[in-house]
This record gives sequence, C-alpha cells and structure tokens, in this order.
Amino acid sequence: MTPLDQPAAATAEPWTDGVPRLAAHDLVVDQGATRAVDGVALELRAGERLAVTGASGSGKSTLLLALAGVLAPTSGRVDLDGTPLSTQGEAARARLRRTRFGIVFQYGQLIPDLTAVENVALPLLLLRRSRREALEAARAVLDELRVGDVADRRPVDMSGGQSQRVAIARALVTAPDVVLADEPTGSLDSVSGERVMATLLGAVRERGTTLVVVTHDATVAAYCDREVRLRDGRVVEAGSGR
Ligand SMILES: Nc1ncnc2c1ncn2[C@@H]1O[C@H](COP(=O)(O)OP(=O)(O)OP(=O)(O)O)[C@@H](O)[C@H]1O
Repeated sequence: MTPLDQPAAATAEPWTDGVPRLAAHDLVVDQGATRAVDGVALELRAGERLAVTGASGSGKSTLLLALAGVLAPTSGRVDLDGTPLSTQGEAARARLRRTRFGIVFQYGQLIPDLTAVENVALPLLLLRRSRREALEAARAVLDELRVGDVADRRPVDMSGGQSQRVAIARALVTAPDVVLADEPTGSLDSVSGERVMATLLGAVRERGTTLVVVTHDATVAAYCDREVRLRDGRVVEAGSGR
C-alpha cells in the first residue's frame, strides 16, 4: 500500500501577516428551503490542508462551492487574501475561479470527447495561453502525477484512478492558490483512492497550495493539518487532523 504523504506540520508556516489565504465569516448558504450552511467560520493559511467531514446532507459540498465563489452566500462572506469574493463582479469572480482556485469533483467530470492532455490544457486555453504552451504544461503535470502514459486517451479508456489523477492535474495546471476537492476519491476503491489521495496531498504540499478536501475517509482527514466536522450546516467539531 502506498503510504500517504508525510504530515505537513513540519513545513506549515506560522502566521506571518495575519491575513488568512481563505476565510469564511458567519457564512450562511441556503439551498432552496434548506439552510445548507449555517453560520460557518473558518480561516485557512497559505499551504494549510483542511478536511471537511460530516454525514450526507450536512452541507459539505455547499460549503465547498461557497468557498469557491460558485454559490453566493445568503449572508456572511468568504474572503480570499482578505478581499471578500462577493464585492467582486461576476466576471471578476469567474476569473478568480480560473486563476486562484482549482476544483476537483468526485467523478472527475472530464470532458468525454477530449483526451486527458486536452482536458488538462483546457483551463490554460481559457486563460488565453497558446495551445502549444497549454499542452506542454498539461503534459508536465500529467507526468508529475504519473499519468503521462494516458495523456492521449479519452476518459472512457482510463481507469477510475487515472481519471481522478487527470482531474487533479486539471485543477493544478493553472498553479492555483487554493484547491477545493469534493470527495475526490469517493468513486474509487480504497487502495486506488488512497494512492490518488497521496498524490493530491503530495502535489499541494510541494506547491504550498491551500487545500480543502471533503472526505468520508478518516485516514485522509488524519493526514490533513486540520479537520472540521459539519452537522446540519454547522461546525460541530474542529481539531487537528493528527
Ligand atoms: N440544489 C439544491 N436544492 C435544494 N436543496 C439542496 C440543494 N443542494 C443541496 N441541498 C440540500 O442542502 C443540504 C446540504 O447538502 P450538501 O450537498 O451540501 O451536503 P453534503 O454534506 O455535501 O452531502 P453529501 O455527502 O451527500 O454530498 C441537504 O439537506 C441537501 O438536501
């Protein structure tokens, strides 16, 4: 079994300037008639890795989407480097999502008609990088995540673990400051899931990227710096992951 990444405490920087990379203040998010996130406060420094756990329906995915600025808060706010996302217009928020955030979903959500390398290059093409530059950068990240050999395959011809590595590569290719991952190994068996998670944890650690990962897996949570557990949209337990 591949061991998970080394604990991050040794490299975690102390607070330097007092401004967290990502912060939620009194965050409330309604989903239809449901108060999915109900007054969450969080502060994450650069390079910190947070696991969000909780039962199905406890608000984990909604919290993640609000942290990314995809879902607008009903009240409260999310700050990136001290600047509220909500004070930015939709176009500026969309640009922030493309440049500062990387998002990984449970089922990868790769575009089926594109090859792995084209899927990974896409965020760079959306940022108007040249096709050649984008494809080169995409191949480099695929190699790093040990899926360079499937670069020219379409998702249908990849295993679940390979697809998730490609999805992680797509989230990392723009060198985002924050990666948000929603059950990124939830569709995989435990051995394959652990390997993929080790890859993700190692890659963000190497880059000093802040990570918020929604997980049901206690092992994953244990290797993050911190864990918060949600119940009915509220943080019921917050503590060190280790
Ligand atoms: N689009 C929506 N419309 C209405 N209610 C929603 C919507 N999305 C989520 N909800 C409700 O909001 C609450 C939180 O859902 P959310 O998906 O954030 O939880 P979760 O912890 O991520 O669950 P899971 O582990 O099953 O993915 C649940 O009660 C859910 O039914």
